Amino acid sequence: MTQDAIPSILKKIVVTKHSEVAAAKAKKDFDSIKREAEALMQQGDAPRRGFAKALLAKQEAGIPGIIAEVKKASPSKGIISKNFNPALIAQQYEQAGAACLSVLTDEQYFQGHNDYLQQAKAACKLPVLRKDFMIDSYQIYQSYLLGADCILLIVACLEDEKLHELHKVACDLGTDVLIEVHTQQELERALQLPDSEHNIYGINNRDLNTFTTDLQTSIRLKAYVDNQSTRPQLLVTESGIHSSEDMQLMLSNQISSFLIGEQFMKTDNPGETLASLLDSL
Ligand SMILES: O=P(O)(O)OC[C@@H](O)[C@@H](O)c1c[nH]c2ccccc12
Repeated sequence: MTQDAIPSILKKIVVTKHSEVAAAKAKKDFDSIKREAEALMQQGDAPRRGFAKALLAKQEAGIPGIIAEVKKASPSKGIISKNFNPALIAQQYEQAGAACLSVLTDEQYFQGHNDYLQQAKAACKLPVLRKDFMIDSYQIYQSYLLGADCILLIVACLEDEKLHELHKVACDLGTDVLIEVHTQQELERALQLPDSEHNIYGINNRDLNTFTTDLQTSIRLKAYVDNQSTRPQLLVTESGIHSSEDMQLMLSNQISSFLIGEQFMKTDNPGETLASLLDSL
């Protein structure tokens, strides 16, 4: 993979992340945060809520598994949510039958915050994904200390060696990993990761160069996965899901886990919107 292959917005975000990580390391160095996270894990004081397990339980019960996203804004849409209250939204999502939560913590591009993750997690019993751009193991330890049950690895912004390193650090901490791909080439690289109960494969329907979404991306890559000898247990379709028709299309292609944000967040009551989407199936 060359740097040129990275979509321009992602390239910009990665530059920002490198400077954020450098600033964080200046306050607390790498060895300190690593030691802190590992000590917490060894004490058994911070058990993870099973993110992959929650999705698997829905899948086995034949019910769509929804990862409901807590997102205030995005680079493509600007402000999405006017009354943004992460704790309240988390409770509403839980009540509406979400399997898991995804909380944006990136400040500069998504107007997220680490506090939002902690507020959302404290307000419900659902497992929580830290939705951010991981480029350094430092952020994996940080995510663990924040209480994230799952972290995101975007294959497009990671060289193989880094991808494998971050994956191992997360699995060793007992944190689940959402491995995000958008192309077959990225998927091939992602499938080289060691098999783990922590693995969840996410197919992002959004092209980060153009910001357009195409649900055929999931259908195409799902067909590719089905032709492999070892198939991942969990496959999530991400972005651009707006209607029961969209969900039906995925379900008819044997994709039953969904990551949905904007469609819920743009309404006054995201939980109610989720509940009626599930009802309409
Ligand atoms: O709001 P949508 O179209 O329902 O999409 C949610 C989620 O898939 C999207 O926010 C997302 C997918 N991958 C990401 C990586 C970083 C930030 C955000 C994302």
